Amino acid sequence: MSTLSISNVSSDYQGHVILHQLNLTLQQGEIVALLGPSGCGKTTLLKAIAGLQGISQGSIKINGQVLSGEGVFIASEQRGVGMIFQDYALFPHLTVGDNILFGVKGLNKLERQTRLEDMLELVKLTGLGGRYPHELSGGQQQRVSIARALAYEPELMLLDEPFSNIDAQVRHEMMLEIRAILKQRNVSAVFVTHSKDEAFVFADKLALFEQGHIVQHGAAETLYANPHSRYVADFLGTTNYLPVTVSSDLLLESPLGVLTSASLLPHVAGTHGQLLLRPQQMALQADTQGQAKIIDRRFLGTVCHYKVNQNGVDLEVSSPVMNFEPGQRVQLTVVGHPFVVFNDANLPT
Ligand SMILES: Nc1ncnc2c1ncn2[C@@H]1O[C@H](COP(=O)(O)OP(=O)(O)OP(=O)(O)O)[C@@H](O)[C@H]1O
Repeated sequence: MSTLSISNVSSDYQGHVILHQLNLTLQQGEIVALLGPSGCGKTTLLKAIAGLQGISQGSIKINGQVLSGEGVFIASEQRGVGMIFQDYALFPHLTVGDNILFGVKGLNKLERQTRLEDMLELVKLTGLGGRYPHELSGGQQQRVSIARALAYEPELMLLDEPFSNIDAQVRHEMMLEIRAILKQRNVSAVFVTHSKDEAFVFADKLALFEQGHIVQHGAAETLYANPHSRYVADFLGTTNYLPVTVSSDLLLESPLGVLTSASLLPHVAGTHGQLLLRPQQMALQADTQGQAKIIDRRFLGTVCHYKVNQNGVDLEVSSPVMNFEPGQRVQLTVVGHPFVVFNDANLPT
């Protein structure tokens, strides 16, 4: 049985529909990122799961129990859901220990003490239970909020942009730490972010939003390699599009010549479309007779990104070769991979 099941969920503010018939399921221990630009409805869905926002259609269930919908609305505090917010939301006048145990009910003194010590150890704050929030760093405060959310053993953890206030240098490490804690406890989680990089690091699955719709969801690798639309492709990384005509099951005609896909194309011969090419799906070789020309160069540490022109088409290409100079002739090849071609007929005009 899935931990979280969102079926056909719509939600509105004063009759203005924000979420449109969303479907999403989450297995025990899975982490999903709700990903999308500002204002697309991610937080509204998180609030609906938490019971802080009503729904107008569909249902939300945890472990098969209806929380919202079908005539039922379970109060937020009875949902078995832990929440971690961007601003930590710790009580400043309570110690770390009291913050962590705030929502824990039904344990005797000894059990509470044991629970607290377990939590402090889990989030690597052993010995700091007597401190106040202002005596901790931002990262430590965020760990207290995680410990507090985990202390009452939620079925599901909801995280609303929890890393956006954390220094970029420690953010990555912190994301991995929190992910490890959730995985260790086998707690399912829903994580809101507008950053694909955070989503890739933290989540197992992505649900990509566009104006209140989930336009595609699944494993991050699947969305990256097989996006259903240019919106999804563009959101998940740098893209190039090459105008092509499908000439057979495997072959395309393009300004770079005939290209061969590593898997069968679903388009009929004669279809005009746009071939998606990521910067790393092309390779460059020094060649004074090459048809491509380096236009610009950007150093990115482990690779260089080059703007390259061939037959009037500009392409962004990633290369481990660092020393191509603007103006230099090179040979550009498309690295073998299963092609993704967006049909021109389906593109927005
Ligand atoms: N209380 C409210 N009353 C009316 N409209 C609201 C309310 N809260 C949010 N909205 C609207 O609902 C839409 C979705 O907002 P939501 O906060 O879910 O977006 P989001 O994807 O989480 O954005 P962000 O990344 O900026 O937090 C927006 O158009 C927003 O203006």
